[in-house]
Amino acid sequence: MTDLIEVTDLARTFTVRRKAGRLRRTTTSVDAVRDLSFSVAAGEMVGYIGPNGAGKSTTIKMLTGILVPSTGQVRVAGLDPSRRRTELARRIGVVFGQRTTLWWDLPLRDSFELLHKIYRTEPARHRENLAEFLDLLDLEDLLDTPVRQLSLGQRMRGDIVAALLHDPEILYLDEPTIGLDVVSKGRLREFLRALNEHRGTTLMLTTHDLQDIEALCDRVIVIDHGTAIFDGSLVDLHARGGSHRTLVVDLVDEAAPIQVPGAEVVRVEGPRQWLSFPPGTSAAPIVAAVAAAYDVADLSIREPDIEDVIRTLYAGAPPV
Ligand SMILES: Nc1ncnc2c1ncn2[C@@H]1O[C@H](COP(=O)(O)OP(=O)(O)OP(=O)(O)O)[C@@H](O)[C@H]1O
Repeated sequence: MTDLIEVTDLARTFTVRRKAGRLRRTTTSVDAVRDLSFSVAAGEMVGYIGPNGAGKSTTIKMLTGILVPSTGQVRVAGLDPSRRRTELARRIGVVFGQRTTLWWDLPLRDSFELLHKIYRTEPARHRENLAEFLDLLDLEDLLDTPVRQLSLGQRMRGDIVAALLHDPEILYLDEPTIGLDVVSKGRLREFLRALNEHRGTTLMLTTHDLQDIEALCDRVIVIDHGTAIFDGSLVDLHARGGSHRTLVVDLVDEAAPIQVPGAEVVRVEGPRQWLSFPPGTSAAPIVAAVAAAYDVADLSIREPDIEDVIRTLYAGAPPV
């Protein structure tokens, strides 16, 4: 597989001037991104996540050519983004959940036609793409509606069509499901999965909704304080987070906290108790010990969810 995105020792510093008293100003510098290296192969679906202010937007802006790096190198589709921005624009699509790239007062149809003119997509290809995406995203009946009258979910689907009409190899999505209801989120994720599968489009997704990541991404890059603290598969992320699994025990009667080797009670609510045990250990002997010593009505095992894992990571894992 070829690398479509290559980032090497990337850094971006901002100089911030602040008022310090009536006349004085101090200058400080913020390392928004530092020592960042990763590459993304064609056809990958990568989640790019991190807490607020971690440097995600700054990275995406450098990848799309909006910002020039302070040091280090970026190549996207073989191009230096900030120097070849116009050329690169034909190869990438960008979707922002929080703002639209469509023309607010124009009907969707006109926005799509304008994009056709801007990108000079071959007319037959444009028609083909438009028909397919409108059908898949169920937008045909809304073509004559001005963008400002669309619901958030409809507008988002319109933005996605707009970002894809020129056949980009890479699609960057910044919080694509923000504010959407569960059904709309599900449909959008399904569409993106199919896009990747059928067209091989490379997806790079920035989101605070970790269910987007679980539904779409095989790989996750976690960034904190401007640098990657994790880069690997979702499975490895769970292992790295070191999150404990939980055995939920419903006793027949309320009892003092259960005492068995290898597990520790972390919560008690009436006859229900939660026992935490470390990753990598088998639940079987713990279940057997509980069942042998207590009257058990029911048992279940809860895997750590990705939120727990990420919380552990943000709380201070050393950089990879
Ligand atoms: N133009 C700018 N001038 C000064 N500082 C900036 C600028 N843009 C970003 N920063 C700072 O750089 C750091 C990284 O910001 P960035 O927007 O990349 O984070 P983020 O991970 O996208 O955050 P969020 O999840 O909140 O969108 C922050 O400390 C931010 O205040």
